[in-house]
Amino acid sequence: MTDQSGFDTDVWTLTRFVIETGRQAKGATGELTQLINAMLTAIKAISSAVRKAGLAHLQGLAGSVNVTGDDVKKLDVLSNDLVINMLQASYSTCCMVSEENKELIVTPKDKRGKYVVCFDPLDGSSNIDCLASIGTIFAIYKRVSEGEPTEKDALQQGNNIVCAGYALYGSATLVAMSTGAGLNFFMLDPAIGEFILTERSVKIKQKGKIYSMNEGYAKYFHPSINEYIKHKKYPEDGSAPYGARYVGSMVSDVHRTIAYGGIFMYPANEKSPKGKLRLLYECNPIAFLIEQAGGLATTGTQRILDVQPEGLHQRVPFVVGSPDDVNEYLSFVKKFP
Ligand SMILES: O=P(O)(O)OC[C@H]1O[C@](O)(COP(=O)(O)O)[C@@H](O)[C@@H]1O
Ligand SMILES: [Mg+2]
Ligand SMILES: [Mg+2]
Ligand SMILES: [Mg+2]
Repeated sequence: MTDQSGFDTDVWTLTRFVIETGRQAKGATGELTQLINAMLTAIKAISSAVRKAGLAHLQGLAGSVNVTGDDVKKLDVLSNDLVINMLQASYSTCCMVSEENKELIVTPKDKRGKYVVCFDPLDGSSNIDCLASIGTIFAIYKRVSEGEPTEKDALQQGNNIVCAGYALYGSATLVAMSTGAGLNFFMLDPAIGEFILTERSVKIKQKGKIYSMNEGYAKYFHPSINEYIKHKKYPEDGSAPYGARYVGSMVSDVHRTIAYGGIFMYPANEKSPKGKLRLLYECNPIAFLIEQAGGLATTGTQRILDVQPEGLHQRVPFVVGSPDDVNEYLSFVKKFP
């Protein structure tokens, strides 16, 4: 009933965690700490907007279509504006890529810093009006250009990620984040408006019991996908069939996969030959985080973080999860070329 836990007077907030981590980084200037704090402010504001969307007439369509053909929702626009404004005001970015902006977003000259951010301001938009969990995803890189920022700054392999994370607006608001030394979970404590460290160095199970994908596209899948799924439903070796879970918000499906183990798949299909998920601001950050947790992330033919991006909104087939599950899927790719 009541919160009997003692009041922690030495609590690890995400800000404290980042300062601590930042100080260990050579040549630390504090700029990455500033950037992450700005992202957290945007995430807290989005969390608040998400939870009052139904009351504040923030649900529904914004009336436009984005560069990848998604119907843009009002919350997509609000979340996008929040992230851009907070990050530019942190004097730590030179440019950004957002799902909701066709072109590279170049930071005004007087506000520029050394980082590049690729982000999905609101992931799982189709779930806003039915109140299913949604999220925000980001990946941070160091700029590679001199002078005027260019698309080259954003078209970096996921191997170059300095920091990545996602926010999950679920029954609680969580941030999962890594700066390359393991995956950590932070929960928002609304009483103090801070993200509190709840799990350090999170590791995914070697093998799970859940598969997660939109089987509505089965008619259009490559045979290797349907053969793999058949094996999960009717295992020939007498093992128990897997459970099926699919929220339709990638952040939610991925977070469950990290927490419980298993596999999440958004493969290519005849209607979307490269799948649906976008490399720069969905697949790369999630692949980075999954690998930090000891999992695997592949297109089916290539490690996600090795893909050399060619376009700001390029899509890739996306399969991530527990190592044994992803490797078993890859064995089906080989068996059914
Ligand atoms: O409805 P589908 O085709 O299964 O697609 C669901 C996928 O689309 C997405 O909603 C795309 O992301 P956005 O909502 O950010 O556009 C993913 O979160 C989710 O995994
Ligand atoms: Mg979208
Ligand atoms: Mg998304
Ligand atoms: Mg989105």
